[in-house]
Amino acid sequence: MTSTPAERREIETEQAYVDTVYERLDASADVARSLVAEGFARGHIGHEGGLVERDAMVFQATRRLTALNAAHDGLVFGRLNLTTGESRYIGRIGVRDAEREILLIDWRAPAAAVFYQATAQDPSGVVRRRVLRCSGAQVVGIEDDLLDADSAPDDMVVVGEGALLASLSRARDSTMHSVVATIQKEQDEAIRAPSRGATIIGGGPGTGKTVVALHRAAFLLYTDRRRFESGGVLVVGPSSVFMNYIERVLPSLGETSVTLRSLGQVVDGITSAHHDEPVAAAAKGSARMVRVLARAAAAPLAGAPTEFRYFYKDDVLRLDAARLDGLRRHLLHQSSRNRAHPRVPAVLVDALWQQVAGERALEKGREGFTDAIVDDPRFVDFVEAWWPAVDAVEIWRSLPDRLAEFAQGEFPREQMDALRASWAGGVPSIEDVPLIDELRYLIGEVPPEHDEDDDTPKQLMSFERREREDAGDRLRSTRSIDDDGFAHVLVDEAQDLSPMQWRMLGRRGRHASWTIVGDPAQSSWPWPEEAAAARAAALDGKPEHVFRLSTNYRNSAEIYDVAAQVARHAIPGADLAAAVRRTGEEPEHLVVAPGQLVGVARERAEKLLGRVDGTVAVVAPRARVAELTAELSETLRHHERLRVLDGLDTKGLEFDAVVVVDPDAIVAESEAGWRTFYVVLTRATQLLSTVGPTERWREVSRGGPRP
Ligand SMILES: Nc1ncnc2c1ncn2[C@@H]1O[C@H](COP(=O)(O)OP(=O)(O)OP(=O)(O)O)[C@@H](O)[C@H]1O
Repeated sequence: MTSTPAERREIETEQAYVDTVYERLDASADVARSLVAEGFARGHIGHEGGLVERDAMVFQATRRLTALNAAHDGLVFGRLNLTTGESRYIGRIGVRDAEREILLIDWRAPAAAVFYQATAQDPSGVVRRRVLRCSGAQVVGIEDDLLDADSAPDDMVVVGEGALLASLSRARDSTMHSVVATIQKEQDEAIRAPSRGATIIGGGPGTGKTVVALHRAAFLLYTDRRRFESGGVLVVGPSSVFMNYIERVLPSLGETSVTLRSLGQVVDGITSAHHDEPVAAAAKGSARMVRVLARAAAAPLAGAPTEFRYFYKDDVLRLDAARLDGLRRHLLHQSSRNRAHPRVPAVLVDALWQQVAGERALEKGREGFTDAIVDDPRFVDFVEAWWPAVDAVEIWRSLPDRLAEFAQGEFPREQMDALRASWAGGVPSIEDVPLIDELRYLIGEVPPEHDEDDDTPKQLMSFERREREDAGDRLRSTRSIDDDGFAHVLVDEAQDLSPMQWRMLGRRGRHASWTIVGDPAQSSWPWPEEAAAARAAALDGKPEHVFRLSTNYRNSAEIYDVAAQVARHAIPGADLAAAVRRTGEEPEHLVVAPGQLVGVARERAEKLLGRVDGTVAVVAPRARVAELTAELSETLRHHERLRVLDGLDTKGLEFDAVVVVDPDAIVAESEAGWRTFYVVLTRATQLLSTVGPTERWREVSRGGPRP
């Protein structure tokens, strides 16, 4: 890029300042490194205090070092010239000189807020706002906004075309980047909102909801580090692809303590990455599942004995099915299944003792009876079989066989069939994770394993045994539910959460503040009212503070025009954002014979790869993803920046160019097909191509009847 002599002179001046800041950063890193070394040396002092001191010292110094390293790239990105003549530099972290004078202000500090808030209409004392573009420690460009021309000194230089546009036109790579240098006013307001209650961030596609939410997490940690670091910040997004996409943003802002989980990973010990078919997914996500699972949690396990006979002295003691059922209800009335587990032997002994009538037995008394029975293998075996400690996953596994018994007509036949079929692989889907979590809370923690010194009878833990035999650790034990609470829960793409997923997150955020980010028009959940009720229950009356973002920074105006046209006709009430960037590239729409579809899609993808420097996606109906992946296998091998995905997996992502394969089939895929299609159309930053054997979607977007 060519630069003017004036710009070059300004760059030189800024470089000198930036160099000074880096020298101080390096000096701080040296101090942190020597503290780590000193800390380790203390470990050799030999007494316990030395080890504790070492741990604390090494921990703090390592953390500081990590933050300093993370802030290295693009450390200094902003400068404010104020009407007072003062100049302030803004950066990823705060840096002071040897005399403790401020060299660089952390972007999250109150003194930096004006960098984002000042406008030409309300300059708030700012004459010039300057964004420094850096490559590593090198200043490579400058973008200025003159906000108060009347107060500018005569020799003030103003260069560049505007930092925001320069940043929006960059090629996309596989990860999201921080936008700390170009956060816009309405975004800054949402980022800096107080942490009380629930902060709701809405807005159309590409308005920066995700990136704003992540900067907000960094802001919260800065303002109340003790609370949020010790309590934990949980960030939840739709898929692992999405989590990989956003995972670098917070570390690049110096924050590494945030827990990032996709919806399939929220429950410790379970990792799920695949969705169920839409019909099963809708049934599993529905609030009706709460009742189904409650019945499953309370029912006797399949194959549990229905009778117990015990011969004691001259008596035959008998617990028949009705009595056992009564005892089961009594135990479950008082606590959850697993919490009741240690009390089971005593309750059974009690019930049996009530039947003892023989003289010899009565002579020995209740204590004699208890001593005799609790170690008797017949009794121990019965207890183990009747009331084993049970893991939630084990109950989840048993559901398809007993679905009719537990569902009791909650679901129509089509959903029942789809539900049963969805268990076929034996591996939990993303939609299963909230069900397993619900069961964990219903049945309680798996009690600790038998301790030799403990005289309660040893219980069968069949699932745990099977688990240990499991080769992989995809399904580690889900036994502990103690550590689920967080201090802040941030939910992205919240419009897609099912009622069951809201319940799962609600359990993690009972005492938390929340940030909830979403756009209802992009929802793939078919019953929004049910989800809204579950969301309200998860928030449990916490006050809501609503922010709306209005500018689409992702799509070219040409691409967003097509998507917005679809939304206007197919998605009532869609919140349409204003796309500001024109590229002169109109999207192309191809209609081809069904037999040519895959070949043409490949050819378009290859063409687009040649036209953009960044990422390209081929988005297809679920049923065709494998076929297209095979067709493009050679191209995929040579181009890491090419991806083949289904519509749902594109949630939250963006690419420089997108080929949409068979749009009408994507629309027909589920009840929320139009909204998924809208998501797909709004993924491209520069070029969009649609290829299909039909074009009904275009007729609808021109105002034709919605099929
Ligand atoms: N202030 C900004 N400066 C530079 N780029 C920005 C800014 N705000 C948003 N962007 C960019 O716009 C794109 C869209 O942002 P983001 O993915 O956060 O939007 P979104 O509202 O979550 O989108 P969607 O709802 O469609 O998933 C990203 O590339 C992001 O970096």
